[in-house]
Amino acid sequence: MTDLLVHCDHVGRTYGRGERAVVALHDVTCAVRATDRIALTGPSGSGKSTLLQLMAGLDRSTSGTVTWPTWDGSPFGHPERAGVVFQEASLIPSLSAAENAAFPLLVQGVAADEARERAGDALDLLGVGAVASHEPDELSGGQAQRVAIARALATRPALLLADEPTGKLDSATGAHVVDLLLHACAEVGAGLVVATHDHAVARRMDRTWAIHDGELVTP
Ligand SMILES: Nc1ncnc2c1ncn2[C@@H]1O[C@H](COP(=O)(O)OP(=O)(O)OP(=O)(O)O)[C@@H](O)[C@H]1O
Repeated sequence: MTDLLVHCDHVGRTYGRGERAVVALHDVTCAVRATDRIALTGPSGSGKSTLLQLMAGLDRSTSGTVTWPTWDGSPFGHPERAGVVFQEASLIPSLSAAENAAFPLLVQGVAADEARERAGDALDLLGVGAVASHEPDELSGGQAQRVAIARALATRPALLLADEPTGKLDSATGAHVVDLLLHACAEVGAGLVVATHDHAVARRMDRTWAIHDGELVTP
């Protein structure tokens, strides 16, 4: 199907070998489409981050296959295809919000003027255009996370993968960030998968995948 962004087919991921081997994912089959808004829930250590990293192309499965049918092979070499947001905003401290948001574009080779414009648009979309010149230590936690989301969306990814994006925020700020995340993904036409422990966040998505001991219970 043309709108299939990523397909995991009987995917497993084992860390380490022998007696120290940890089976983080086992026989996971699932697919994400451009219109999907998926919550990935499960206890700590159940494999949520591992699955997101495989979907992002940041890690490779040890069994089964992860494919990106509408892309040319995989997200490797196609950084605009998958954007990732983590629990920590992880902004570069010496750069302003605008420079942080533009940074991946510059790495991709986008011209400075265009990078600045696209970063500015993304910051506006996330409601943090007014703090574009601020450095990370001048931002609140919610603002910093919105800048991190803007940085991911400035690359115009087809798929946004967010790992506990509200984990460090109070519930009101977290709810606001989720509102903006959903709005921004709709605006740029990106699919969304959010790993979360927060039921309030999960309820905002269209459906939930529960993962337990590395197995997807409800794909
Ligand atoms: N680099 C690694 N080396 C060894 N084991 C790892 C590594 N990364 C994760 N694991 C293990 O794989 C399992 C799944 O971890 P993962 O981080 O995917 O879980 P999670 O559901 O995202 O947890 P949390 O909610 O706490 O972030 C855990 O047992 C973890 O200890």
